[in-house]
Amino acid sequence: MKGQTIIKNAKIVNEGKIVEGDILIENAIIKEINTSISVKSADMTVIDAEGNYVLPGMIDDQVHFREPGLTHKANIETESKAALAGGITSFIEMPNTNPQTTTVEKLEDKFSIAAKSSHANYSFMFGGTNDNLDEILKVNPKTVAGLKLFLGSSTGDMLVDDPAVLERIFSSTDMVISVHCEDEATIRTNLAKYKAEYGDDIPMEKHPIIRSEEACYLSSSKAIELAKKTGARLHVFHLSTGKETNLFSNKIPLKDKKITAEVCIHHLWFSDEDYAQKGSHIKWNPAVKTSKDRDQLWEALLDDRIDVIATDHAPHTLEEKNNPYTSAPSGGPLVQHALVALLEKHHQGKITIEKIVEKACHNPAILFDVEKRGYIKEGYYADLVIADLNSPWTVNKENILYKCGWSPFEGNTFKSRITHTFVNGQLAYNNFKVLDVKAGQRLTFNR
Ligand SMILES: O=C1C[C@@H](C(=O)O)NC(=O)N1
Repeated sequence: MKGQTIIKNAKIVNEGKIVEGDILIENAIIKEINTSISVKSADMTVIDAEGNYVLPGMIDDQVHFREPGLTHKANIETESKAALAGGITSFIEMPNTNPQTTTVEKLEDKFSIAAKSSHANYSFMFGGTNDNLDEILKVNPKTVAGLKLFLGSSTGDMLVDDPAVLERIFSSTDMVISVHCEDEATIRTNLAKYKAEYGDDIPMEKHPIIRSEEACYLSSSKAIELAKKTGARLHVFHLSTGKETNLFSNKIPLKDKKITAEVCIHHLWFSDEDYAQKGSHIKWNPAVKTSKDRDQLWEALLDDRIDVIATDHAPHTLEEKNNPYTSAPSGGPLVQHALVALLEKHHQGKITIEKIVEKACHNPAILFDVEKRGYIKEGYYADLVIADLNSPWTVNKENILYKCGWSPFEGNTFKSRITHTFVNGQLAYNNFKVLDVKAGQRLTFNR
């Protein structure tokens, strides 16, 4: 769909306001936003959004799309399509692929794969290890979203556990350092205890006790301490405990913060009460914790100690997930259902749509200095999502788009659906159908 498109009669959600009006898209860009824009030529595509909301496309700052090397679980093409169906128009993908994204050459390889196959806009995190400081220093921070460090082990064997190396990395890179925080020694001690009791078939309910609150708090505290000492720009991924939320401030505007935090959909939705029914399908690292933790995460999100909502979309096959505890990998697919899950929380009175847009669209753009995305503004890229808040649908095997073919939300009915997703001005998703336009572009940064 080249040329001009008008979205008419929309409730436009942007920068804390909802305004009724029309949006004119010309090629990739939002040309005009006005109360009423007239259709001047028969060539214009007109979409009537009467009664529906138009949001900026979500920018998901943490996904695992498994390419290269783990493509039996997922690939950039399949998961970027699922992302569009969920209203995510830009993603930042993680380095724990095979090979890992730990050299500049491997990073360039990933950019080439995405250029050929991504349906959504993309960038990557470079991966740090105990011995790749020379490669980290070769990365031009203007060209990539940031640096990812696993300070607790998870899928992909990328633990960075040498304190001297960590201090060197924190002191020497200008990239946003995004960290997975779980204290490895604490996890190992707890795991050994439960293995002695149960062998490999540890009950899933023990996951948040093994990957405990203390493991998270200790690791997050240490990372923050190091960032304060070195002046590094730190972003703590996927907070899962109430205790950690107290490590973050809401007294500074996001653009001036040196230490920021993210929360993920699964930690906002599930609690330890769900392990009995969902088992390994809600096994994530960090673990889903108690309902009290979940409440405290919501509180910190709404009072701005937590800056960003993401998915940590991390698909594994059902066969892998159905293994006993010690060999069932952590992670699950989420990009297709994140926004409708948040809109469900809006229906429940938990969060306003304006706040969803702030945390899932505006703030990732501010935090990573993403150029001309994350807002509905004239001159910005037309990455737009139309959401019908009163059109219930149920997640099932037939409508799941993930390559792994399952979802922790299976059987769940959501009141809202995404009806249209535009990427760079092109209609790329329309009512349960991903269109074959492949309009994704490489994200650029204002740095
Ligand atoms: O940190 C991570 C990694 C992810 C994966 O499977 O890649 N799965 C998780 O649960 N947490």
